[in-house]
Amino acid sequence: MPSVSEASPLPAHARSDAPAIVSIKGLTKTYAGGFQALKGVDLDIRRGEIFALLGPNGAGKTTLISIVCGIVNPSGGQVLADGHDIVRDYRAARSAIGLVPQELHTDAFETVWDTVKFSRGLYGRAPNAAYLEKVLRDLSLWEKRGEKIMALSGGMKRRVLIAKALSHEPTILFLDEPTAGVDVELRREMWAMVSQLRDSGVTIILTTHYIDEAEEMADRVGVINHGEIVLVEEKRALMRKLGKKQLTLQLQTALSALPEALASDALSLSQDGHELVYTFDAQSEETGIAALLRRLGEHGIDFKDLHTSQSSLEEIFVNLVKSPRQSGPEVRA
Ligand SMILES: Nc1ncnc2c1ncn2[C@@H]1O[C@H](COP(=O)(O)OP(=O)(O)OP(=O)(O)O)[C@@H](O)[C@H]1O
Repeated sequence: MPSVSEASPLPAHARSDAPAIVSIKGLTKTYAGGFQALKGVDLDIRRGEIFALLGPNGAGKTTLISIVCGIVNPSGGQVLADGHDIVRDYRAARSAIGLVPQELHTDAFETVWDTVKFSRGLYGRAPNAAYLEKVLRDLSLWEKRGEKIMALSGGMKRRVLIAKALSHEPTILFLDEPTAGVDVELRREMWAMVSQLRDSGVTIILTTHYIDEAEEMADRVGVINHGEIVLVEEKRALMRKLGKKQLTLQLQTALSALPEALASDALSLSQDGHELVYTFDAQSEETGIAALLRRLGEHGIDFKDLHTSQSSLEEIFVNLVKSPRQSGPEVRA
């Protein structure tokens, strides 16, 4: 699993008190036939952040994105994109949004330049060669501008998708599974590119199946399951949880209660009194384990065995999505 990048702190404008750039309230979607794909989703995306939406197959990620992007009609609720209602003020909302789909289906015979120029035209934007040149240069596509798309490598084609999505100068960019099926090197390139885009002021919302991708890139992580948002949290807070380890001591003799002198938030006694569980920060230099063992000795508490365990984001995720109703504690930022 890649290390978590500490290099790019959340930009000031993406703080929790920043106004939402995408505001989703009570969003529902029932498909023809009666299947309820979204069951009252509330979600605010902060201006300038990278938000990763995680969820198992069929959770509702594509439905949610498609509604915000105006591809699928909502059944109920409200979505504002950069202040514009996506139903009543469709055009303005849509022009604030760029969507990078998973696959490039068309334009194989067109040149990079023509296809990007055409995409801009679709939004009724006046031509702006200087802006498109900047987009292509930023994505290292400028040298390829005269080439036909069919002649490009898979990585370059993905860049063209991003260039098309940026062609009309959107402030919000959706990326649907940006690295599905790409090799490790290209994944890293995509991650770097997305971070650069965020740094240039674009708000990024991406869906992914890859938990390490969310760990690496996202400022915040949301988990959707069975059409409901079950967790929204700062990635760093999740990482802090990840850094927590538990030391479990199996006691020689069961305790009826923890001695008062040992009481602390970090130490708990199992219900049957047979185990002591100590939670500590694995990344900290001073775990407190030596002191704990010393103090247990002072109180005559002996143990016969001990083991440590660590929770990972993957575990948190699997626990959240493993059964329809068992979604664990709801954590919302
Ligand atoms: N047009 C449709 N008509 C009926 N049901 C649909 C339609 N589109 C999607 N669904 C159902 O809605 C649910 C959510 O689908 P959605 O594509 O939003 O999930 P997802 O989280 O994007 O999944 P994946 O990760 O597999 O892409 C699924 O059960 C799917 O079968």
